[in-house]
Amino acid sequence: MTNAAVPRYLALIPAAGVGARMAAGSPKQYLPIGGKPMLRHTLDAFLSSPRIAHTYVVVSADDPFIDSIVPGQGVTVLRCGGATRMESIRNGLRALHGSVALNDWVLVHDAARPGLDAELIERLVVETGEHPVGGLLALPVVDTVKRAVAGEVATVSRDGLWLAQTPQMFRYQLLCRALDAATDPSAITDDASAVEALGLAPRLVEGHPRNLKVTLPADIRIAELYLAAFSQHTDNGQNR
Ligand SMILES: Nc1ccn([C@@H]2O[C@H](COP(=O)(O)OP(=O)(O)OP(=O)(O)O)[C@@H](O)[C@H]2O)c(=O)n1
Ligand SMILES: C[C@](O)(CO)[C@H](O)COP(=O)(O)O
Repeated sequence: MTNAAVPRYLALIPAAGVGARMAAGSPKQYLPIGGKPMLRHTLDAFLSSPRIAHTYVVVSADDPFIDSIVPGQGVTVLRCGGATRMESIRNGLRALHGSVALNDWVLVHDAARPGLDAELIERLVVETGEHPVGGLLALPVVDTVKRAVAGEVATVSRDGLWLAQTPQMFRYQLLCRALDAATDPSAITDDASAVEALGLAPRLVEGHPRNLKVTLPADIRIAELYLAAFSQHTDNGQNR
């Protein structure tokens, strides 16, 4: 594998989860949001971005849903989901070995975050720029933070605290190195933490509350309200 003269921006969507916390009886990434499967919102966000050269979606080997929602072009399905989010991403990256450049940017984005749009993708790409490590969307903490342990409650300073979102974008080679170096996949809950474990500091780029992760049942309606409020077109089809 080699470096590209002009690195591409590639999307990698982990979509092999079971949605246990959603307790919907089927994987949450296929539940309807605003009349369209959640994962299709996420795929459409990347398909609508002129930056993204190609989108890869990682699903479980026996996923029975993906073929009915994946669009005809621009998306490749990788049936190599793993036991954890991190393993699904690591398997997906390994499946791309030989077909991407070492310095291609990989934007890893949760299928469970349907509120992403081309504007947030552009913000991440532009503000991360040529950062030597990479970057991720995140939101600064605005509430008071409590830690509750063994019946004790204590306030934790929120100074400098951010809530990580996705996409999280890193060069293909660095992301592979970081995930391969991870000794406990279950401890790596986002891609940036694997990179940080190498002693590197990614750029934090302000995201948006609409880019929430749909995790619990109440999040479905919240995501629908955000999507309706921030849709790309008004009733007369004009962009806002
Ligand atoms: N083994 C896994 C676990 C999660 N994911 C993906 O990682 C994203 C974020 O994970 P999460 O919100 O935790 O989804 P689930 O693991 O499905 O949810 P739960 O933890 O409630 O089971 C989701 O798009 C999910 O499909 C994945 O690709 N492979
Ligand atoms: C990657 C992530 O969305 C960043 O906040 C989050 O860590 C995913 O956690 P999950 O438990 O896999 O949903």
